[in-house]
Amino acid sequence: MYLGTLRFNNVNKVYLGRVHAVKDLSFTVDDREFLAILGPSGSGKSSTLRLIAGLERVTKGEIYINDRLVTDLSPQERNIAMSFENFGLYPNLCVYDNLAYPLRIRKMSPEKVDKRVREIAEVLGIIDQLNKLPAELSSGQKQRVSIGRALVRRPELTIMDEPLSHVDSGMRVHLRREIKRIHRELGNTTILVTHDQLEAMAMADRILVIHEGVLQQLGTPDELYYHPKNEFVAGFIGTPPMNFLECIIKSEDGHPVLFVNGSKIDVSSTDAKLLERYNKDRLKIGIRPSDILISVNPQPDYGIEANVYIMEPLGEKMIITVTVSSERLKIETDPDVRFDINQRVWLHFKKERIHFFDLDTTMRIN
Ligand SMILES: Nc1ncnc2c1ncn2[C@@H]1O[C@H](COP(=O)(O)OP(=O)(O)OP(=O)(O)O)[C@@H](O)[C@H]1O
Repeated sequence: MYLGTLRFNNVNKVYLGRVHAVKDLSFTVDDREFLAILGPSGSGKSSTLRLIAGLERVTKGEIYINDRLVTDLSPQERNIAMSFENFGLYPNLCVYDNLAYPLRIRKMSPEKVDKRVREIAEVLGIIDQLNKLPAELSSGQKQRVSIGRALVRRPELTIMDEPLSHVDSGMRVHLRREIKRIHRELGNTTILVTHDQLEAMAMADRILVIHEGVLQQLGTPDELYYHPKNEFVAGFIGTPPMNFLECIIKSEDGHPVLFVNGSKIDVSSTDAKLLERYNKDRLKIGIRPSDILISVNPQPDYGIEANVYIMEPLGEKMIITVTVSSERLKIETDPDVRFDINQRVWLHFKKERIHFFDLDTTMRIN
């Protein structure tokens, strides 16, 4: 029913001859895939999406949709559907006519229009709403009509720019699931732009992380979370964010040992081999808040001394900020854990969960 692949080949976008918003971007989106483009504000996400849609001209490079070169084609010549966060419905047309509109302007026969509209309304669960005006719908229903209108003409690609950014948080979680379910049901290749890593993680098959116009990593949510390629991705994916600490590598009995502020960090045997191959005497380690264990007593393996700075009970979990010398670290624990402010505690970093980054390049050390 739907078929769509996308390929970017060294695509660049320069605005006004000086703002290099997208730099040598190359990636492929597979048929039926759900890709999220994720990055902070100003990273080039919307520019990338607008290049796909043909709303911006490519400065250099090529874009292919289903192996057809579309770099210089107008938006109308690319079979792409866009869904916007403000729904973009016609307020004076009923749901049926809103859904039928894109087909009627393509001069499709009334019988075929009727068949298509009812099919998509059935899939989206809005078959009972066809006679209503948009104002009579909940925002969830409006979103579904908006998606339905984008998909009714069976586009090669569906693209969405921050579709949920102005929806309240409860509805957002609901709509995330809806969009994901619709994608599963229809199999329409979908590209979603978001600055919200939770949204990207929850919805997408793969995530493309972009920063300052440069692709940082393209991978599954798990790949990004467990094997971030660089410090930027490591710090951007996960809440609270990963902790980073600068370490010194010393040699003990001919073996490399890591120290942070005088405390020794135990590493796994695999990582010990990695450090043996590494020829610098400093690096940065990354450790996620959920990968740090905390104890009130010094005990073997709990080698890092810290002071409790603040406790944040978040209902289902507790976030504890501690200081290790001048550094602050966040630790995620069970909600019933309690410490006093300034209490002395000892930390253990889960060995197999420590990430290593080069201080100069910020790249993961493998
Ligand atoms: N039409 C334009 N003219 C000049 N500069 C632009 C234009 N559009 C975007 N930019 C610049 O290009 C860079 C990338 O912008 P873009 O909108 O693609 O980022 P974004 O990741 O989508 O950001 P946001 O999440 O804030 O929308 C920014 O520096 C922005 O100021």
